[in-house]
Amino acid sequence: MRSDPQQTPEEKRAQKAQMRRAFGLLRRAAKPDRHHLGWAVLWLIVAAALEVIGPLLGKRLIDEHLLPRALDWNAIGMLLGGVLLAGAASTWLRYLQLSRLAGLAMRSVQRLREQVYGHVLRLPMAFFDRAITGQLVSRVTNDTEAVKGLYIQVLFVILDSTIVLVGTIAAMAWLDWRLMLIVVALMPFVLLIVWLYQRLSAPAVTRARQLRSDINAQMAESIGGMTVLQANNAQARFAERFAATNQEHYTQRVAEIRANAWLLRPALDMLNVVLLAAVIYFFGMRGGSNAMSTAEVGVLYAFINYIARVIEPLIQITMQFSQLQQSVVASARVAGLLDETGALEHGKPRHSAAANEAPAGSPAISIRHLDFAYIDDQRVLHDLSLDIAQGAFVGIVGHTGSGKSTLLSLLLRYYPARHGSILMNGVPLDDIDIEQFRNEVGLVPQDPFLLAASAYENIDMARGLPRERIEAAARAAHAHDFIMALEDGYDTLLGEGGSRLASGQKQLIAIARALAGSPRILLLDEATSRIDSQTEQIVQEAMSELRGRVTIVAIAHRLSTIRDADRIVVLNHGRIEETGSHDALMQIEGGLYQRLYLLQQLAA
Ligand SMILES: Nc1ncnc2c1ncn2[C@@H]1O[C@H](COP(=O)(O)OP(=O)(O)OP(=O)(O)O)[C@@H](O)[C@H]1O
Repeated sequence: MRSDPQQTPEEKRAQKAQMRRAFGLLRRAAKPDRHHLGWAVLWLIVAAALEVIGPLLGKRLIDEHLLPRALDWNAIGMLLGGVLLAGAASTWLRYLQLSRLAGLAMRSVQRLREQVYGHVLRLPMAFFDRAITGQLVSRVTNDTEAVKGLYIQVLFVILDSTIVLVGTIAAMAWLDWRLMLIVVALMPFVLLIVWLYQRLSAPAVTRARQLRSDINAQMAESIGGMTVLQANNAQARFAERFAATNQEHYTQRVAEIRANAWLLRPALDMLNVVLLAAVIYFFGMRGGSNAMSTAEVGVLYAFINYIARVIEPLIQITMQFSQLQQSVVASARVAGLLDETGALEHGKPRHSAAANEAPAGSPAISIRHLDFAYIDDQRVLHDLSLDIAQGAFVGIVGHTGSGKSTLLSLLLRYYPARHGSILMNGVPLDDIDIEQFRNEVGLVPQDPFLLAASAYENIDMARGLPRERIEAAARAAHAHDFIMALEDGYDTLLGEGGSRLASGQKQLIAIARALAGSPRILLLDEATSRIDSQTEQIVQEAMSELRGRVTIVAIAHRLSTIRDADRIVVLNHGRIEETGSHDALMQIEGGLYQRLYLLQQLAA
């Protein structure tokens, strides 16, 4: 890997750490295929040896048969056959080993991708607050693909080329070590030429790569915002912008290819010629004015053959370095993501207590002196204490930013509480097995988030629930009738994001999804904010049917939704300002709830 002399010690340390991370990742992902690597190296050495043997046999043919005119056809046939056989066997062996290594690389990347995706699925919600979706997707797809590049470069090119290079130099040294030294002395020029080429082409290569991701980003943005784009008649302007980016990408690619055509190839060919000339000149000098000794013609033949075998692997190795650098960076990014922890909620519960082993008569939810901040020193919830009885229906209201969704996130264990505690059926949340917890708590989010799948799959959410349970949940959510009216009933595909359905219907599917898990606690996050009054009525009916059986905590902007709640909690700047039934809260003259309610009445 290239190291820049202007790098500070910290940068050098960071680069080394990056290398360690990248190669650690490579080693771990390839572990199950370790034995393949050992065999591949062994067979590549055999292949390199066979490749080196060819010119040696050629040398014998010249020295022992052609020059002395000792035309022993049997021996000549054997030697020629040997040359052919060695060449064919070497090519075949290398091909087999390279496909073995390709298989290893592909399987490792497949494992890695699954590992990364699985890891992302288990990361805590706090991670996703910082994460950028596009970058995460790129980590799972592009970066793991770049890791494959690392395997291919390290395993294929560098390993294979190094073995061929070492074998060829050894054969040269065996034939004539002084001549070998001349070839080796000229080798650094190959490195110099490739280094110069990379320096010259690097800006174009980097820019082309940036432009390629711009092209992807523009495409994704346009498709995502197609409705807005077409409504504003912006197609022509977007097409122009895209064409400009595309044109620049083309220009940069051409610049890169030009650097290759004008500098790299001619300079390397020139060096090849210089090497040949140097070897021939040395022969001439050594022989003095006498004719070349017969034994040396064979050596010359073998050397000429070997020169190409030295130059090509050297070019290959050097050319890989910039690519290698990028792959190392990508691999280190993947390794960094895999090191991302903090998934404490997914760790083993401290006591593995089950929520249903709770002390009898304890509240469904008990919040004690709860404090929370997303960012240090910016507290969002202050000393919150609240008991919610089994089977109660509790509404949470408050101004925007008062902390309603945050409270719900803590109840859902998306974030750990900073201070204080939350107990479910008398058991602290951290002590409840996470899977069991998720089974017992259902969520209806503000955005129903539908998959591009059937109605059945959307309610089931990969839990493998029986059909009857799915239908019962849909009935309870008042979604059954409209699902049955779709052309394939529960098997109807709902389109991306449930585009086939109206907002209210999507919300009813989300309610059915939550109910299908038969939760003991149901959390609703403004589940009625995007639906019409008629659907809201349906949701309310569904909720009232659940009353007493399921503990319901509902955040609501539209106060009519929670008017009938057993208790309404009014949050203000992260504190409980008021609590009581609708009627009781309306009695508080100038109270926050009363003001909110009257304001909504006026607006209606
Ligand atoms: N992921 C986050 N990272 C940092 N701060 C956040 C995050 N989510 C919310 N906040 C902040 O926490 C405070 C409470 O937000 P929260 O979403 O809980 O309010 P809310 O009462 O649900 O508001 P709304 O009714 O508008 O949804 C706000 O000041 C908000 O800026």
